[in-house]
Amino acid sequence: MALAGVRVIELAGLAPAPFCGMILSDFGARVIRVDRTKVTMAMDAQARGKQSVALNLKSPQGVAVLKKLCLQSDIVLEPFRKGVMEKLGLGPEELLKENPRLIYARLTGYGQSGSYAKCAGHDINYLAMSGLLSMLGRSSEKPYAPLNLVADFAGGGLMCALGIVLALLERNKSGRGQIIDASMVEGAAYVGSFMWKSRSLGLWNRPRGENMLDSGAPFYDTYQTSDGKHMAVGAIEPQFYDHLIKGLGLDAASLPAQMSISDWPELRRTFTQVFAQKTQAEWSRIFDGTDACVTPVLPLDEAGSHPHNRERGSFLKDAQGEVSPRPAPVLSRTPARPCLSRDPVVGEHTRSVLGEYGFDPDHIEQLLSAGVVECNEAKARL
Ligand SMILES: C[C@H](CCC[C@H](C)C(=O)SCCNC(=O)CCNC(=O)[C@H](O)C(C)(C)COP(=O)(O)OP(=O)(O)OC[C@H]1O[C@@H](n2cnc3c(N)ncnc32)[C@H](O)[C@@H]1OP(=O)(O)O)[C@H]1CC[C@H]2[C@@H]3[C@H](O)C[C@@H]4C[C@H](O)CC[C@]4(C)[C@H]3C[C@H](O)[C@]12C
Repeated sequence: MALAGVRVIELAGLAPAPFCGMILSDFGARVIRVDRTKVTMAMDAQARGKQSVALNLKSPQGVAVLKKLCLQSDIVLEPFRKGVMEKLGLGPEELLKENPRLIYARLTGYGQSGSYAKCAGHDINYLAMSGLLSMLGRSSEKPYAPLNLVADFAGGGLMCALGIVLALLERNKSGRGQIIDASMVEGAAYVGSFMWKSRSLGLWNRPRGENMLDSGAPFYDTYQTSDGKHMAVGAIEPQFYDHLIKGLGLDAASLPAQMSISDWPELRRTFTQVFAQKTQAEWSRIFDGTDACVTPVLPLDEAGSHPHNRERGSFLKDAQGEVSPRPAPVLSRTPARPCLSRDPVVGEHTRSVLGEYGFDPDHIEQLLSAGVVECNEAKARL
């Protein structure tokens, strides 16, 4: 796999950093997640392929252990607010001095500088600060955050993974690591660059929810079907819009012009009435294989079994029977081979990892008895 041989130390975080770590693991990196001690259950739902070491960083010996792990690793990924690692004596200054090849990835909400840098926050806050949240929501409704997708994952974990891969590529030339300041505000905004750069096209001139791509246009929206499900319509171009009208059994001559914005409410009413006459399966049979840009709105537990997704193997089932998306994109020669075995128990690999990283057995026992590290191999066998 593309990242085979790359060693990552991921400090346990909430959601964005774990997603970044999972991406690296899926594409072949060895990801060791450093969990807190005295924690019964990992909250990492994205732990695929990772190993877990339980380590108390509030002890000087714990700090020394992490330094030794980072000395022999390519990447350290930290999910804390600005200044936390420095307070622990694990800031970039220290770690890069000992390992100049280290890629020190810092995934935060607001970045390592600026007045908000030390403030707590979550996806919705970062999305709000990026400018994008102001554009999300239906007409006459308040702004609406689409799950915690845009800042946590697209602009956070994924963007951080991109930064890490770029730094790895650059290190092949320079032989040197560097610090990645991954701000979720900036990552989200960057993902949304189109919104800024397409304003000259007049795509966003109207209030929230009244533009073509923000649920304002009736030919770019969802519609309820007779069985309470929904169809998604994205028939923007006139040639695709013609297929939509045909599939709905409507007569274009009797309808207002597609781009007559003042007639969009009437057009939406017409589409709503027509879609309500058939089930989602019936509409899928009408539109499947056409260029009408009409697709069923699939719930999570049906997406994997849709014929198209099934043919591609877009979703995988792990050893526990849990279905989730396969890694993307698919590389032809070195595709991801995600681990399908269960997620690690907190501290499951402490002893084996420390042994592999050069800690002698007596030292490991001393660390265990001092509570600097914890090992839960037994629990893992339950
Ligand atoms: C699943 C829910 C999350 C969904 C995603 C959510 C919508 C997000 O947006 S996540 C993105 C959050 N933001 C960032 O990641 C940006 C960068 N990080 C930060 O800004 C901060 O970390 C923070 C604001 C997220 C949290 O601040 P906090 O003060 O808690 O921590 P820091 O200042 O970063 O300092 C870390 C301190 O920890 C010490 N540390 C770290 N590692 C170790 C170690 N190995 N040993 C010892 N000490 C360690 C470090 O030294 C720092 O110490 P100091 O402070 O002294 O410097 C989840 C959202 C809420 C969760 C639930 C909630 O937490 C309550 C329950 C808790 C229970 O334990 C589990 C169940 C919960 C219900 C829990 C469940 C889920 O996890 C959540 C719902």
